[in-house]
Amino acid sequence: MTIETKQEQAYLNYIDGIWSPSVTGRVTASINPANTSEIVGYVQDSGEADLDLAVSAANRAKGAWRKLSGAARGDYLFKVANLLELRLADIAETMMREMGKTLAECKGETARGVAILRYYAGEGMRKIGDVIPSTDNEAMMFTTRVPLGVVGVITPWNFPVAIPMWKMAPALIYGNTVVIKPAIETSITAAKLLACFEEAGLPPGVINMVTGDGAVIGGGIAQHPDIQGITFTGSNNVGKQIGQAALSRGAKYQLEMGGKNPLIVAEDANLDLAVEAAISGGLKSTGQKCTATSRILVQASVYETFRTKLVDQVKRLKLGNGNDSATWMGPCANEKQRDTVLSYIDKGIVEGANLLCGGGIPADEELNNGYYVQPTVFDGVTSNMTIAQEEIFGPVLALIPFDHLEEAISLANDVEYGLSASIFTQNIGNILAFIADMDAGLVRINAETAGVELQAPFGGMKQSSSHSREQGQAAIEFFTSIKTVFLKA
Ligand SMILES: NC(=O)C1=CN([C@@H]2O[C@H](COP(=O)(O)OP(=O)(O)OC[C@H]3O[C@@H](n4cnc5c(N)ncnc54)[C@H](O)[C@@H]3O)[C@@H](O)[C@H]2O)C=CC1
Ligand SMILES: O=C(O)CCC(=O)C(=O)O
Repeated sequence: MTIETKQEQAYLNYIDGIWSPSVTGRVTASINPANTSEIVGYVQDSGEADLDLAVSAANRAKGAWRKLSGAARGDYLFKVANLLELRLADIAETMMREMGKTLAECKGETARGVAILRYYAGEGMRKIGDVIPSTDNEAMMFTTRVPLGVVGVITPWNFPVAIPMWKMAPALIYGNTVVIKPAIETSITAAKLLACFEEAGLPPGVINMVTGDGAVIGGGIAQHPDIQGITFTGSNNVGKQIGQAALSRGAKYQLEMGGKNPLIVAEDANLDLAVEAAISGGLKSTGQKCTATSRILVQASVYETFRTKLVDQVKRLKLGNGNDSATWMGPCANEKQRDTVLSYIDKGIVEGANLLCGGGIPADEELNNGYYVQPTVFDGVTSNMTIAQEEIFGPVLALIPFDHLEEAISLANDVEYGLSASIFTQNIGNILAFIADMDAGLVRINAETAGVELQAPFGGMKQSSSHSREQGQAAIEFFTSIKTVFLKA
């Protein structure tokens, strides 16, 4: 929604150390998806000229920033972490109002942002190269690493603190300057993050934020000749466009996209724990995680017991505004997402899946004003159905029975994605087969499919990513180039 309003009511872009209105003069309302009559605030609906200003600032700042020691850059990140920690309550509340997940989840995610910053602050003191023996015994040969230059960061709305942080913190610690374009839905949360960087005293131009339309500002980042690296999380369609634009001009890119993550429940599993993991992994954050459980493959001998337990518990989940401590699940983050989820539910019914619970907009009057969808479980699902193949990004679970583990792994792999996968079993043979044969970047045993740890590499196989990894020390591979040095007196 584009609304004419006074600039002083709006959150501004952050360019070259200054908070500035867009040259377009336009702003966009950020709406609370739990109560669509509540406007959280306004953000800049920027144009290409704003992006150019931000990229120029980042370009001017990159020389001095890369010359600082890693420890000095780390000191800035420690300061940002402390400020984010101080503001955790306000930032978590803003996140909740912008995208709808529960306050507890928003607080947890903001705390994760603090931990990510501290982790990468420490990276400034760690090794960045190796000594390699030269065939010339009078020479020394070693590798070092250099930053890419200006990095464009394009982020989605589902993790408005964690994803920007796990991209910006490594970009900065390894000596790059940053231009971020957050999802429009969560741009006020992003502005509050940028304020922490500002107050930590980062030099002007080192970090810049331009908010606005995805195609205009995100597309502009992908095509900008002065941006050397682009890191993106979001949909497959957009990711592929960014990859192609970057490739055509020789820029480096990193894409984290969708998932269609399976949870396998073997007959020897602890069924109560598996049900808990299915609900938490599939429905927390209203299923809006790329790591969310979407397909549940259950061994035939325990299928009916598992299904009864699952449906019984899903029916009891409480929907509501994230600010109510009784709420277990909030709304979808925006209208388009709600409509996408509903259209997948319709497809499931039309293609012959059996709706066990949920299936539409809740009737409760107090939920009328938000983008709510009931938590939904289907069975009678076959692998060729749309709801078993495409990423839904909503609170929808599909149950599929299997007879043997081999069949389960084959069904689990029968999608174009390969991000995350889980198995519940006590059998070591099952576990080893799953680790060996599951095509996923993240395999988890007796744990839910969602929930990544910031110190470990994260990324997918097949269509889920550009085959690179984010987070942990793996981040250095994207945010730097290796320079091999041959040195002789
Ligand atoms: N992997 C993940 O974590 C996420 C996956 N998704 C998937 O994407 C679907 C659609 O959600 P959207 O918010 O519409 O995702 P999206 O891919 O359109 O948005 C992600 C980011 O890309 C930007 N963007 C949009 N169009 C662009 C373009 N042409 N060039 C460059 N940047 C662009 C957006 O403004 C946002 O910052 C979801 O239903 C879900 O399946 C969405 C968000 C996160
Ligand atoms: O499961 C998580 O904690 C991370 C999920 C994620 O990266 C995403 O949904 O984009």
